[in-house]
Amino acid sequence: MHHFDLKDGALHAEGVPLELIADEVGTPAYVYSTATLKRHYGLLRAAADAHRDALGEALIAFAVKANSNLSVLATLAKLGSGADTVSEGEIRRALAAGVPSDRIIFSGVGKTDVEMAFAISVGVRQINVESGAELDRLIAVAAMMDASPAIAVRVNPNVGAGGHAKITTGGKGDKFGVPVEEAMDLYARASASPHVTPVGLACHIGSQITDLEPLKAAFEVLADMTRKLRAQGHAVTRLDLGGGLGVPYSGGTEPPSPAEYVAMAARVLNGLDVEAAFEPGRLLAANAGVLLSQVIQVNERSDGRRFLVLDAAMNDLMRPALYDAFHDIQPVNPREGGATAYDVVGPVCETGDTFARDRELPPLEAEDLIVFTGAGAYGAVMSSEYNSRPLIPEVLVDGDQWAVIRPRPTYEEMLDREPFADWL
Ligand SMILES: Cc1ncc(COP(=O)(O)O)c(C=O)c1O
Ligand SMILES: N[C@@H](CCCC[NH3+])C(=O)O
Repeated sequence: MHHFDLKDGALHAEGVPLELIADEVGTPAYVYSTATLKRHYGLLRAAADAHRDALGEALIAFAVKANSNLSVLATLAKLGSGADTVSEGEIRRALAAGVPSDRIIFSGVGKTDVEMAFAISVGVRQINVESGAELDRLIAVAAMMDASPAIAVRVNPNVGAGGHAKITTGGKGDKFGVPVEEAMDLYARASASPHVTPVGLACHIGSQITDLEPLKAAFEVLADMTRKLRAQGHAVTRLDLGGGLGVPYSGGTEPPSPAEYVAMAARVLNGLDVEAAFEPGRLLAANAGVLLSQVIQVNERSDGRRFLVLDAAMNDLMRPALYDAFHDIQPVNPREGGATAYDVVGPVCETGDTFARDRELPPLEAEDLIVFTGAGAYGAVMSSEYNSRPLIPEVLVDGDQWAVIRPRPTYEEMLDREPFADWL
C-alpha cells in the first residue's frame, strides 16, 4: 500500500484523496497508482539488469490480461515494457499504447488463423506455439504470407503451481503447453520448416506463486532442453520464463521478492548464453490498484449476522467469488472504535456475491467509503455487466494529478449497444 496511504486521517492514492475521486467519478471505481506501477517495473528491471551476464538484455513483457487499460499499458510502455498478449485484441491494445511490435509476445492456447496472420503482419517479437496442431496451422498461415515468424515452443514442464487450482497452468493435466518429449520433436519439426523460425522455449506454470521451488524446477526443464536441442544442432537463443510470481495480498503468504526470483532464474540460466523474457502480470499491477466502493447499508439481522452491503459486487471484482481470493478492505476515512465482524457482500442476486465472511473491520456506516486493496490485476479486466450493472470507471493517479482512463458508461450507452431484432 506504499502509494495508497492515510494522510490527515484520509486514504489517498498518491497525492489525491480517494474521497475526491469518489465525489467526482462516483463509486464503485478502480483507482490505479502510477508510482506503484513504476516502482514494480523498476524493481524487476533493476534485478534483471543486475544479472545481464546470465539473462542477456532480458525483456519484461507485461501480461496485458492482468490490466489492459490503455493508460496503464502506456505508462508501462514508456518505461520500456513489452507486452505478453493472448488475443488480437490484446496485441491491438499493446500497439495502441505504444508498445513496439518487437516487444510483443503472442501466447495462448487457441490462436485463430486470423489472429496468427495479424500477429505476423504487425511483426510481433515471437509467437509462443502451444501445440502440434497450432504449429501446423501457423506454418500454413505463414506460408500463405511468405513469412517465417520467430516462434518459441511453450513447454508444459509438468510442474503446476499457483494460488488456486483454477490458476495453475503448468501441470500435466492443464491445457497449456507441450509435454517435454513432444516439445523436443516439435522444435525439430519447426526447425525443418522454412515458414517458422524457432528461437527458443517458453513456460508459464501458474499464477500467484509464492514459492521459488516450482519455478526453479520449470526453468531447469527449459535449461536442460536447451542443452539437448543445441546438441541436436538447433539454435535456442531465447527463454521465456513466463509470469506467475505472487504478490503480497495482506493476510496471505509472503512471496519471494522480485530480486530473489530473478537471482534464482539467473542461477539456472547461467552459462547458457540466452536472452530471457519475463511476463509478469500480477506482480506489476495487483498492488497498483484499489477498488473504491461505498457502503449502501449495514444489515443487522435478528439472528446476529451483520452484512456490510456495498455498491461494488462480484461483477466488478470477481476474484473472491471465483477463487475465494482475499482482498484487504480498508475504510477511506477511518472512524474511531473497535472492530466488528461483517459478511461483506454486493447487491448482485447470488450468494457467491460475497467478498468476505466474518471479516473484522473498523466501524462502518452507510455512505462510508472503503477500498479493496490488491485489485489492480485481474480486477477491471474480468468485470462484466451481470445484473445490468454498467462497467465501472477506471482512474489513474500520478502524484497530484488524476484522470478518468475509462469512463462509466451511461445507462443509455449500455442499452444502445443492443439493437432490437427488426421483427420486434
Ligand atoms: C503465458 C502467460 N504469461 C504471463 C501470465 C501472467 O501471469 P501473472 O499475472 O501470474 O504474472 C499469464 C497468466 O497467468 C500467462 O498465461
Ligand atoms: N485471473 C486470475 C489469474 C489468471 C492468470 C492468467 N493465466 C486471478 O485473478 O488470480
